[in-house]
Amino acid sequence: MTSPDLNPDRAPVLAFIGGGNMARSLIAGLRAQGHRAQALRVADPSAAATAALAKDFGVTIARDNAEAVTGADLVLLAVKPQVMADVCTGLAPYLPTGIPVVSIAAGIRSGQIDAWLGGQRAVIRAMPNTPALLQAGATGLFGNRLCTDRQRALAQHLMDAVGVTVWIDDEDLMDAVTAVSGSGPAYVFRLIEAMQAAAVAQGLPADSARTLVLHTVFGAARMALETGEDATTLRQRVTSPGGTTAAAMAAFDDSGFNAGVEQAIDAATRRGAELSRPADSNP
Ligand SMILES: NC(=O)C1=CN([C@@H]2O[C@H](COP(=O)(O)OP(=O)(O)OC[C@H]3O[C@@H](n4cnc5c(N)ncnc54)[C@H](O)[C@@H]3O)[C@@H](O)[C@H]2O)C=CC1
Ligand SMILES: O=C(O)[C@@H]1CCC=N1
Repeated sequence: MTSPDLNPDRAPVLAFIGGGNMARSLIAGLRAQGHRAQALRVADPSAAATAALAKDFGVTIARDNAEAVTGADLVLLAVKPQVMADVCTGLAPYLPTGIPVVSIAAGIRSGQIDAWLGGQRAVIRAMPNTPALLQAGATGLFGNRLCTDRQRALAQHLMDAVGVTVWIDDEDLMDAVTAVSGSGPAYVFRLIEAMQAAAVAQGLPADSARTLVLHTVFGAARMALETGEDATTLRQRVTSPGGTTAAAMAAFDDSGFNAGVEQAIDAATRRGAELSRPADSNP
């Protein structure tokens, strides 16, 4: 990947269209990595959202979307899929060609964004996740054929600031990325909720259950990452023949655990594809 050739004296100006949950996570990560607040602009019709971002991160608040993109080096579309068409058509007259546009919206195709913006646009789809807030995110990236190496490198540089990045060659697979890592933190939180509830049901105090569960999930993820061993080997090492873990694994099998995970990821992938169809994009 070509270096984005960034001028160290001038951080690239990033315009965030939409300042909700995901924009906040990205801004927090970028600020923690030393990205200058003056080079971060946000436009959002919610005064409460922009006031909180200005207070917490010192970012510049634009009066509207058009003002946010004026003079920006990169535009990051962080609005819901359902409003993306209106947002892009409204921005089109104000956006010079040659400015890369990064969309983090689930489902919406690069070709749709390009068309809504008037055509011939360098569009990059990025699918981050909320741990970006702690620079522990995981982002899948896809660039359309109009993206230059430099524009790809700039987008990667930004997302690298908030976690790991993976480029995807086939845009069709971005719905699977969304279903695995974009939505994925929710699956892990759901597991945490279920383990805590089960621990309390067994009689453990809630605060002890929380500590034990959170550190178990954290420790297991660290082991999988840092030992380089595959999850199956690590799981087998915990599972003594005839022991407690084996009993739990048999109960997971009986309850259809793997099939449930597969169905959940399949449902999320299919929902991503639906979100690109306007008639189906309502909640
Ligand atoms: N929440 C998550 O974990 C992830 C979300 N995403 C994607 O990020 C996008 C944003 O999601 P969230 O931040 O969760 O939603 P959110 O609802 O928290 O934020 C969306 C923001 O857009 C603003 N907005 C609405 N209309 C606007 C307009 N015309 N111009 C400018 N801003 C406008 C809203 O006021 C709101 O603050 C979605 O497309 C979603 O698919 C992607 C990865 C993970
Ligand atoms: O639930 C959603 O649609 C968004 C995309 C990935 C995570 N949140």
